[in-house]
This record gives sequence, C-alpha cells and structure tokens, in this order.
Amino acid sequence: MIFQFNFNIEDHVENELTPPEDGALTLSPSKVSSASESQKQKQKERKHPMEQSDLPSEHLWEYRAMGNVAPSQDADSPISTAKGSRNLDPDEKQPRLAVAKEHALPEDLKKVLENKVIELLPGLQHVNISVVKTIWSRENFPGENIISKSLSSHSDLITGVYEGGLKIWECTFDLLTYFTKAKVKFAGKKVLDLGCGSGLLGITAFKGGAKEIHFQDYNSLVIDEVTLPNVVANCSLEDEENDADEPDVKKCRKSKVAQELCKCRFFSGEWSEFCKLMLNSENLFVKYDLILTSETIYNPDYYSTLHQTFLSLLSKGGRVLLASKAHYFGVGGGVHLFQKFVEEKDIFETKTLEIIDEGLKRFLLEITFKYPS
Ligand SMILES: C[S@@+](CC[C@H](N)C(=O)[O-])C[C@H]1O[C@@H](n2cnc3c(N)ncnc32)[C@H](O)[C@@H]1O
Repeated sequence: MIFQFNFNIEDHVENELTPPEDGALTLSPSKVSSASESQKQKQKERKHPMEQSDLPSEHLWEYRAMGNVAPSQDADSPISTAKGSRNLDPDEKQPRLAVAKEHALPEDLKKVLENKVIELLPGLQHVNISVVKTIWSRENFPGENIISKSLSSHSDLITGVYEGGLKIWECTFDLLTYFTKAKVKFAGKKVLDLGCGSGLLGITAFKGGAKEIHFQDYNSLVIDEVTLPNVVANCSLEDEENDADEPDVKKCRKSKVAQELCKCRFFSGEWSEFCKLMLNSENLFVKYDLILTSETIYNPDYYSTLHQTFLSLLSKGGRVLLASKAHYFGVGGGVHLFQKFVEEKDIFETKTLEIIDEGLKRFLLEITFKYPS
C-alpha cells in the first residue's frame, strides 16, 4: 500500500481524525458516518457503571477495564496474569504472557517514516496515531490485531492484549514539564522508558544526552509503528541522501545519526518476560540509572510484576520517576494503592515530587532503594 504524507500537522488534528469502521479518515465530528452514529448509540447503551458518574466521558473511555473481552486468538498474543480479567481457556492453567523480544532498527531509516504524518509538540515530534490506527485497522499487523480489538471494544485498555500504548497519556506531559522545571539531568545515564507508548519520555532523555536509552512497550505494533518512528522523527535525517558521491563531511554526519540511534534499543513484551530477556540474554546486564514510567499503575494485578521489574533492573543508586493519575476508575489502581504496595514490600521508598490538581488529580513520584548499599 502506498500512503505517504510529507507534511507536518502543527495542531492536534488527532481528536478530529476519527477512523470509522470502514477505515476512512473523517475530518469533522459533524461528518461522522451514520454507521459511526449507530456505533456511538450502542456505546451509550452499554455504559459502564462508572460512566454514570460526573467524570468527563473521555476519561472514562480510557480506563474501562475490559473484563468481558475475549482473549486474543493470535498465535503470539498474550493473556496476562491479571486475575479474573478474561475468559481463559479452562485447560489453560498457566496463562501465556506476551513474550519479550527486541526490535531492530531498520537499515533504511527513511522507510520508518513512510506513510506517517508527523505532528509537532514543543521541542518534540511524534507520529499522528489516528493515521497509524487507520492503516492498521485495514491491514493485519503480524501477530497482533489490537486496533480492531480496541475499536470494537471501545477501549484504550484490553487487559493482557492491548495495554494502551497507542495514545499519548496525560501524565506523559506532566513528566515532560517536570523534566524542564526540575532540570532533570540525563547526560551519561542509562535510561529505560518503561511502558513507553509514544516514547516521548525516552526521546527527551535521548535528546538530553543519555548514554543509552531502552524503550519497552507491551505491544509489538506500538514499538514498530509509533515508538520507533517517533525516535527516528526526532533524529534529524533531512540531510541524508543515498548518494555514493556525497562529500565526506556529509557521510560523516550520516554515520553520526546512525551512531546516535545506536544508543536506543526497543523491546516489546510483558514486564516479567522483558526482565528475563534482559537478565538472561545480556552477558553482563548493566542496570538502569533512571527508569521513566507514565500511567503504568492503573491495574493492581500488575503491581507485583512492576515492583519486581524495578527491583531487577534499577541500579542501587538509581531512581524511578513515575507519573500517574490519583485513581483509575474502572480498573481500580492508583497512586495510594501503589504506594501502599511498595511500603509493604519495604524495599523502595517513594517521595511525592508534585501533585497536579487540575482536571483528574495526578501525581509525580520518585522511587529509590530504601537501603541503597
Ligand atoms: C496507559 S499506557 C501509557 C503509555 C505511555 N507511558 C503514556 O503515558 O502515554 C500503559 C503502558 O504500560 C505498558 N504496560 C502496562 N502493563 C504492562 C505489563 N503488564 N507488561 C508490559 N507492559 C505493560 C504498556 O506497554 C502501555 O503502553
């Protein structure tokens, strides 16, 4: 399929670009097709009990737990350990987890941005996710059809199948603002963007001179179609030509871009599988100085794995910067529950860096080892 865009969209068109079921882009909400209208009507009829509250509907859409969504039929699609979350096969005693794997950077970096629309944020670029969704709702992404599942279930979270990486969640912006305000230093650090989605946190660390940056997301499609393109989009490639006669200076610049990108590595898979991959396959795994993570504590069933991930992968003197909503309606997680969980384990201590009390209340936490030596 040829679907190339070579322009930037500066405003947030994403809210206006709605991929309806036939996959066509609709630019104005008022022009949404009648099929889409009836879909909305059905959605209204199926309201989750939490939606009867006064909260804005867009927030409720985000957090609805998909307890009744059937597990994926894809060969390598995951079923999480989240208890009571889906219809597990009765014979399936041990739920399957999304196996972790590393995603290589394609040799031809320009291909990564083919058929993507780039949007601008202050100091950052990112691909328009509606366009990605539209393309992959028409085509089959190998092993994952999370877009059609997310569309048909009207949810940004399908436990153990799709964990929400196809949008930029609010707390990412809180952490980005904090980085600037607190002058967070990335230079020379080994950084992990855990549950990265768009990867904007890791990209900021990359731009801030981090020594090595790893990006992890649950879903392969998110890594290949969103995170990786975003990293490439934020690396200036304009001057690159495949011209054998290009002057040496230019060749040197090209290899510099490639060298820079070599600092970034990309992984998909469930957290415990990711830990296994890192700890078993690396000869001598060097732990992270900084783990950045936004909107990853919505599901209390994942707390144990998340805690274990910090324990396995964070260096003794390192810190986690975590951003979260106070509470995730419909899923049950939130800051206080997570802090309580961490306190009970008595390995880490948490410090509140900031409370953002506009709209839905949000927190920025720092997590460090209680006994670093
Ligand atoms: C709500 S999204 C947030 C994405 C991004 N950090 C942001 O703020 O825009 C949660 C992310 O956490 C990751 N995640 C959640 N639970 C996970 C699990 N059990 N194993 C691996 N990744 C998980 C998913 O990859 C997903 O992208």
